[in-house]
Amino acid sequence: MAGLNGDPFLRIDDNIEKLQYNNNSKEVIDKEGLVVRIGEDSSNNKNNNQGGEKDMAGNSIHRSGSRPQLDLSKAEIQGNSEERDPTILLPNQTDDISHLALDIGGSLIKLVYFSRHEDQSVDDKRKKTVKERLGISNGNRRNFPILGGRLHFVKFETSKLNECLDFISSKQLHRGRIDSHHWNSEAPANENAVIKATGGGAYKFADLFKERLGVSIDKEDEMDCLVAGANFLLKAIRHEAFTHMEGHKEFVQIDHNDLFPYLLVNIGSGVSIIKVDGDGKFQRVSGTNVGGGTYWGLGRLLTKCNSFDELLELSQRGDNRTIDMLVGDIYGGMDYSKIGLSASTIASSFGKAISDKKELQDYRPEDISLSLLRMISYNIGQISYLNALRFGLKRIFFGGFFIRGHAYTMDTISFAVHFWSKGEAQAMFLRHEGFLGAVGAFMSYQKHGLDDLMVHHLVERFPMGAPYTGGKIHGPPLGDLNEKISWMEKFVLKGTEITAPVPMAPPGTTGLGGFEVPSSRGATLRSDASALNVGVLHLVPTLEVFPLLADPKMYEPNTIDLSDHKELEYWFTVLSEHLPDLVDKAVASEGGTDDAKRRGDAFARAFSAHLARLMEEPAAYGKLGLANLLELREECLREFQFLDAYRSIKQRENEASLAVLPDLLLELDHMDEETRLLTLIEGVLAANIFDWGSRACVDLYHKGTIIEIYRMSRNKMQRPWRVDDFDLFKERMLGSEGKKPRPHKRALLFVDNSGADIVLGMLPLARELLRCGTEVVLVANSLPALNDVTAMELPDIVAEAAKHCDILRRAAEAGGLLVDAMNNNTLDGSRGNSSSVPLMVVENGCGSPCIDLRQVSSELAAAAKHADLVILEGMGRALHTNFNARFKCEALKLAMVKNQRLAEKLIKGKIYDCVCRYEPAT
Ligand SMILES: CC(C)(COP(=O)(O)O)[C@@H](O)C(=O)NCCC(=O)O
Ligand SMILES: [Mn+2]
Repeated sequence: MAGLNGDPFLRIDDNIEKLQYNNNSKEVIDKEGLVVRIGEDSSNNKNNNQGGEKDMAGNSIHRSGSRPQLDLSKAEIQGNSEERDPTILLPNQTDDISHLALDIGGSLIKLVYFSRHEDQSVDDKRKKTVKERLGISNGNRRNFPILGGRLHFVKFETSKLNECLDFISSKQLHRGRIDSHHWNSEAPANENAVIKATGGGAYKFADLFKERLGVSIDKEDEMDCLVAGANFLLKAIRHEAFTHMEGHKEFVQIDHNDLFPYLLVNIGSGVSIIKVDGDGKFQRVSGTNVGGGTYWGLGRLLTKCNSFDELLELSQRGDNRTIDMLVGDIYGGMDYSKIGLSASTIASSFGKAISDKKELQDYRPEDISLSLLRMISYNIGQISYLNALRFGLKRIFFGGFFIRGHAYTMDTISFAVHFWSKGEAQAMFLRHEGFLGAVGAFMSYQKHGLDDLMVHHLVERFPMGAPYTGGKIHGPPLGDLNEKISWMEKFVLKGTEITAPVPMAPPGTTGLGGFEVPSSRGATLRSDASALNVGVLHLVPTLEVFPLLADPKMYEPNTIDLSDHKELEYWFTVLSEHLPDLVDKAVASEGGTDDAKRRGDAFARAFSAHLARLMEEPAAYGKLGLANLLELREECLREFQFLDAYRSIKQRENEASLAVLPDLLLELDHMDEETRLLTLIEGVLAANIFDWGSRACVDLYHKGTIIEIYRMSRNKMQRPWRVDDFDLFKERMLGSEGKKPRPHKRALLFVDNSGADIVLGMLPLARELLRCGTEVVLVANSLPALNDVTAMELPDIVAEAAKHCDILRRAAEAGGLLVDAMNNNTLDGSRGNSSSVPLMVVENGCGSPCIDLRQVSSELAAAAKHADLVILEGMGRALHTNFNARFKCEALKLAMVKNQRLAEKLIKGKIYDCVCRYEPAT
C-alpha cells in the first residue's frame, strides 16, 4: 500500500512501559480522552455505588468482598403498609444479598448460597437506539423469572460446625431472601428469618442455629432434595454428568427433554436407590445397608485409619489378591471360562482370610482397604444394575459422599454395572454429586425461578476463591482480594505444591484381580478431587443460544480438543511462557504500583495453579477446550482486578490506525469493485496480525512500526491463501455474467482486535457492505480480553472514523452510534440521513478472545434474527472456536494463523498463512 504514508508513529514496543506506568495519572488519561469519556458516560448508571470504583464499561468494581450493606435510599413499602411484614422495595440496593440452603450430613455440611449482583448493563442512549432498532423492549428484563446472580458451593466438615456458622454470619447469608421481583428486607432483629436445610443435622443442630444466628431451620425432606438437586443439575449444567471407565472420564450430554426416567443411587452411610420419573416424581425402589458407612466403619476397625479419606488413600496402594479369593485360587490359576470368569475375578471377597493362618495384623491395611472398597463398590454396582433391569432403565446416576470424585471407586462401580449388564447399562457420576441435597434444599424456596433456567443461562467459573492444599475439604472461599493475595503469599512461603501430590499406585498391584481388571491410571487416583471440581455458577438470564447456529445440539465451539494430552501440554507451555509478559502489561495498566505488582504476582500464581491442576486432571472443570483456557486467563485477570491490561496499547494502535484511515479510504474509492473487494479482504487478513496474544506477533512488534508491519503484512497477501474461497464470496457479492445479486439484508461482523484490525480491516469492509445497502452490526466483546476491541470502545472509534467518511457517518447516525459526537463535524456539514442503512454495535456477552455461540447476549441474539451474513474474524473467533460451526445463513471466516502448530494442524500450512472460508447457508 504505497499510498499509506509512514507517519511519525512510534515503534510498537517503544515506550509502552513508560506510557502505561503513567496510566495511574488522571492527567494522562484525561489527555488521551477515551477513557474519561467512557467513564463519564457511565455516570448515568443508575446504580449508586458508594465506595466502589467504576471500570471502563461503567461497571462497579468492588474492591473488597466485605459484608453486604443495604442501600435504603428511596426505599418504599409495596402494597399495604398496614401489613405486619410488608414488602419493601430497595431500588438502589446494589450489593450482594444472598440466600442460603444447607445439607447438614454426618461428616460434611454442604452449603449453597446465592449472591445477587447488580444489573451491570449501562443503559446509555446508544444502547437504547440499538435496542429500538433491534426490537428489544427495555422492559424485557421483567420477563426473566429470576435475577442474575451467582450460586456458590461451599463445604465444611460437620465437626467444624462453628467455622460454618462464622462463615454464614460474616457473610450475613442468613439475612437475605429474594422473591422473583423484589428484595424482601429483613427486620433488624431477624426473629422470623428462616433457612432451608436438609440432612440429619437440620434436626440435630436446629437449636444451635437459633442460638448463634437467630434463625429457624425449615427442614426439607432429604429424598425430595436429592432428587430436586439432581434434576436441576442434570438439566441446567452442560458438563454435569460423566462416565468413568478405566481411569477415563467422559462427559455425557444429557438432553433435558429426554432425562426421565433414570435411577439415582445415593451412596451415603447407607444406600438409597430411587427411580426418578420427573420433577417431584420419584419412588425409593430399593436400597442397601451396605454402603459408605460400612466401608468406613469396617475399614476403621480393620485398619485403624483415622479418616475416610485416609482409608481411601490407603486403598490406592493396596493389592486385594492377598485377601480376596480369586477364581484362579480355586481353579489352580486357570480361568473358569465355561461361565465366563477369568482367573482374576474375585470369587469371594475376603475369602482368602478363612484358609490362611494369618491374623489381622498379618495383612497390610492397604490391601484390606482395597478389598473392602471393591467388595462394597461391586455390591452397590450390582444391586443398582438389578434395579435398573427391574424397571427397564438404562441410565444410573451415582452420587453421595462415598464417591467423592474418587477415581477408583467410580471405576469399580462402572465396572460392575458394565459387567453385569453386559454393556447395556451405563453408570454415570455427577460433578456436583456432593451438593445434590443442598441444591435441592435451595430449590425448595418458593418462586426463585431456578426451575426455569436453561443450560445457556449458566456460566460456571473457577475463581481462586478458597485456600486449598489438595484433597482437603476447605473452608470459606476468600471474598476479599487482600485475603486472597495474602493466602497466595503464605502459600508460596510454605513452599507447598499447589496441587497435592497424587498417591501413585505401584505398577501392577492396584486393581489386579477384579471382575476383570479395572485399571485406574495412577494420575487419576485422587481422593476427593471433587472438592476442586465445582466452580461458582453465574446465573445470567440474558444469555441466549445464537439463533443462526444450524444445529445448536451438535455445535461444539472448540476446534482444539485438549483431552489429547500432547495438545494440552503444548498450550500449557504457550500460556505459561506468555505469563511474565502478560503480568508486565497488566501491572503497567494499573500504574505499576506496589499494589498492582502484588496483585500481578498473585494473578500469575493463581493462573499457574489452574494450569497445573488442569494438566493433572484435564476434565477437572468440565470438558476442556482451548477456548476455556483462554477465557480462564481473562477471568483470572479480572479476579485480581486487572480490568483491561492492554488498555493503552489498544488506544495507541487505534490512534495510529485512525490517522491513516483517510488515505486508505481514498485509495479504495479509486478502485474498481472487484479490486476493491479483494483489497478489503486482504486488508482484514493483513491487519489481523496485530494480536498481542500471539508470541510470534509480539516478537515481530519489536522489529517495526505499526505501519511498517501492516505494510509488510499487506505485501505478503498473495493469493491463493491457504484456505481460499474468495472467488465464491466475490461471486455472491458481485455476481457473474453481468447479473447483480441481491445485497445481504443484514451482516453481523464479529470483530477482533483494536487498532489496525478494526480500523483498517473490518471498518472498511463494513463500509463496503453499507455501500451495497446491507445493514451492518458490529459484534464486539462485552469485556476486554487481550487487545480485543470492546463494544464500549467501538462507538468512539466509529465516530472518529466517520469524521472522514460520509457512508460511515450516515450509517452510524442511522444506527444511533453518533449520539452527540457528529453534529458539527461532518465532511459536508449535512445532518443525519435517517434513510441510510444503519451501522450498529452490539456486545456479544463475553470477555474472551474466543466465542461460544451457545451463550451470547440477548442483544446479539435479537440482532441475528434478520441477519443473512455472519462474518467471523480472527484466530480466536474463527479458528480456535467456530472453525467447524455451521450456520443457517451465509458465513465468512477470516483469520491469519499466527501460530505454527495450529497452522500445521488445522490447514496444513505455516505461520502467517491466511484463511478465507466462505460457506453458503445450510
Ligand atoms: C489469543 C489468540 C487466539 C488471539 O488471536 P486473535 O483472535 O486476536 O486473532 C491468539 O493470539 C493465540 O492463539 N495465541 C496463543 C498462541 C501463540 O502465542 O502462538
Ligand atoms: Mn483478538
